[in-house]
Amino acid sequence: MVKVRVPATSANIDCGFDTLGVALTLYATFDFEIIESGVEFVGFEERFANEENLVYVTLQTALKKLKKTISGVRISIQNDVPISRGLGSSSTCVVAGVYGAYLLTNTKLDKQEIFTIANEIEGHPDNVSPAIFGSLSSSCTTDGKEAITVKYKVDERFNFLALIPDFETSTEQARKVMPEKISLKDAIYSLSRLGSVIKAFETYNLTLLKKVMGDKIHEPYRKRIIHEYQEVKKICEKVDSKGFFISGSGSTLMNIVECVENIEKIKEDLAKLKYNWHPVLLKVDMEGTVVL
Ligand SMILES: Nc1ncnc2c1ncn2[C@@H]1O[C@H](COP(=O)(O)OP(=O)(O)O)[C@@H](O)[C@H]1O
Ligand SMILES: N[C@@H](CCOP(=O)(O)O)C(=O)O
Repeated sequence: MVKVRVPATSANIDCGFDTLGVALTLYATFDFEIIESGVEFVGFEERFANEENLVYVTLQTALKKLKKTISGVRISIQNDVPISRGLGSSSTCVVAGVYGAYLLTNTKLDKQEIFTIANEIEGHPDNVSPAIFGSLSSSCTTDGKEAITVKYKVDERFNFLALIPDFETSTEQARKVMPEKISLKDAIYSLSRLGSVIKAFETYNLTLLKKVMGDKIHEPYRKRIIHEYQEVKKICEKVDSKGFFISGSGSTLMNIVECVENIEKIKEDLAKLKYNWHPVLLKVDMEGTVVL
């Protein structure tokens, strides 16, 4: 049996749409075991315990790319990453599926190769990169279809307070609410903040972070489909907020808090809202995917 642990991720980080992503200390762990034939699922929600399962589909795709076969497989999951909440649950499945193919066939692990395959399957690199390599990264796919990622340090004092509601937002839907075209002015608004946001995360410069956070590429459209976005933002800003953004494509909202003592107050105020916002304090994960 082989086992991998993959971290949750928060993609975009405001101005870095489809580009930036950070790995967080919340995990999904997957076991892969060869069986005589077919596929078995253990620990998955019933709706995902079938041959369309993203881990299984990815495993098959990766096996084809590696030109390897297996007789059958039992896939087990222990999952703490909420599904369709903008914390990269689909990436945990994609990354695990690719790792599963490598490990079950004794193929030498190569994180860059795994990243390339996972990026092709997921379609955008901002979640799969931090899920594989850990920490904060900026990624792109070149014109020649090469997946490139660069990793940055995140000061470990950062407190990522994930505010997770009881409703799902699928990434597919959240991409559909965005316009086909954006203005040059809006593109500049986001692009011009990118370098400063990265520097603020590297250096724990909360004052800089607070000043430069902002986006006009995806957030203005997506906040409309996240119930109580404005109410949650207002509560955070009243109590403690050095940065507030939609995690991935939502529905989770991410609040950077300076003092953990303030979390209780935020929790109390969120309890007055309708959508059962559940605050979870996360730190940056430095390792990315690990084979256990
Ligand atoms: N633990 C899981 N088990 C099976 N499938 C999963 C799991 N987590 C995510 N998925 C797949 O990924 C989809 C959610 O992806 P997406 O909408 O991008 O949400 P997220 O923001 O959490 O990545 C699910 O509908 C399912 O197909
Ligand atoms: N850049 C993507 C990121 C989606 O992240 P997820 O965690 O919501 O799957 C997007 O914003 O569409």
